[in-house]
Amino acid sequence: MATRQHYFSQPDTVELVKNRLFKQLAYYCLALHSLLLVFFWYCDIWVLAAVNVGSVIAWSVGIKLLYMHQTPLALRLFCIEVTVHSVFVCATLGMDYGFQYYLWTIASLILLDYQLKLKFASALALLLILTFAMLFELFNTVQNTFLFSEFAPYIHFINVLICALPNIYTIGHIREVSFSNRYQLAQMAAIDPLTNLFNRRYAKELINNAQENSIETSQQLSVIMADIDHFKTINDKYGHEIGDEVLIEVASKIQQHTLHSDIAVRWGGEEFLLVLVNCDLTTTQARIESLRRDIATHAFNDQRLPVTMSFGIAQWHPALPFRVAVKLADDALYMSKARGRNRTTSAHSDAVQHSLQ
Ligand SMILES: Nc1nc2c(ncn2[C@@H]2O[C@H](COP(=O)(O)OP(=O)(O)OP(=O)(O)O)[C@@H](O)[C@H]2O)c(=O)[nH]1
Repeated sequence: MATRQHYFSQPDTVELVKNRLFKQLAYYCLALHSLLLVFFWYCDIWVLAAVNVGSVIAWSVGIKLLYMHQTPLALRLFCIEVTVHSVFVCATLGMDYGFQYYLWTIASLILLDYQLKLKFASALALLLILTFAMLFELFNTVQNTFLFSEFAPYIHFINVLICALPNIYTIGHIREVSFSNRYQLAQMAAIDPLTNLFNRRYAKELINNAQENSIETSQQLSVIMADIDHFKTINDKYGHEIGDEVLIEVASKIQQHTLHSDIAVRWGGEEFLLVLVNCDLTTTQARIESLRRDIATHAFNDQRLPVTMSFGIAQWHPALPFRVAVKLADDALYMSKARGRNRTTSAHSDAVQHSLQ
């Protein structure tokens, strides 16, 4: 329940986009109905002029509701307006002008009213489509006495286009928003927000894949555990915020020194784990030494903060479980710390061989 409340307390991007889209649509409809009002009045079709007065009022009220962020209410008002309007126009002019197609447009837009249960919204949509079908039964024989009846095929064509546009536009936009939401969620599930490195949970999936791939291709893997030296002292001396900035800069250095195929993870507070793919021990040692030196000589936080890191390297034979490789790298890191920090230690090949037995 707590999660639900949290979710709905966030501003919903889809709702905001919907509100913006409906505003654009509403202004366009307001302008169109204002023109039609004048047009039908000029043509002496008083019934339709009066219907358009109602439409202008409905769209104006709807725009006001949209500005008050009452999107569902506005949407329902628009649906009623379009239904009444379509029925009146078809009853007066017949079916040749294509005003009945607006029922299709709102039948799909009503599904965007998230306050309605899906079943109810679907039933309403179906009712609108049934109304569309009924209009043909009821008004197919209405005599077309309209002043500009020769333009009926063109008006029909324009109406079909106008009816299609809101659907294409709205569904296209909502598709984009939901794609970008999905991407953001995937990012949030995979990335540590402070350091921008992979988080531990997601990294395990990547590491599993790398392991399986290495077994198939007989590539070598290295696992490196890295830990900032005396990080507690940095926090205590300069404050937690500076500590966070150090973590960000260290992570950025790690990213500069890793390749696209490598896996760089924020493993714990000030602890990082790297998996170098297709990298033998000598190359791994050279690359990690270069990273260690770069960190030790970097001016952290634009000051000369004394930041160094210790590293433990283990060659990972992919036949070994990952946790064994991590243990070997962790032991090597412990050795680096014990030998005075700011250094790189590789797990002894005997230890690796022993683990393989
Ligand atoms: N600023 C900041 N500090 C953190 C974060 N996560 C963990 N820490 C701190 O990191 C420190 C880790 O300290 P220790 O595990 O004692 O190790 P250390 O001081 O780095 O000493 P050695 O590892 O022995 O060199 C603790 O004080 C934690 O509070 C974080 O996200 N931000």
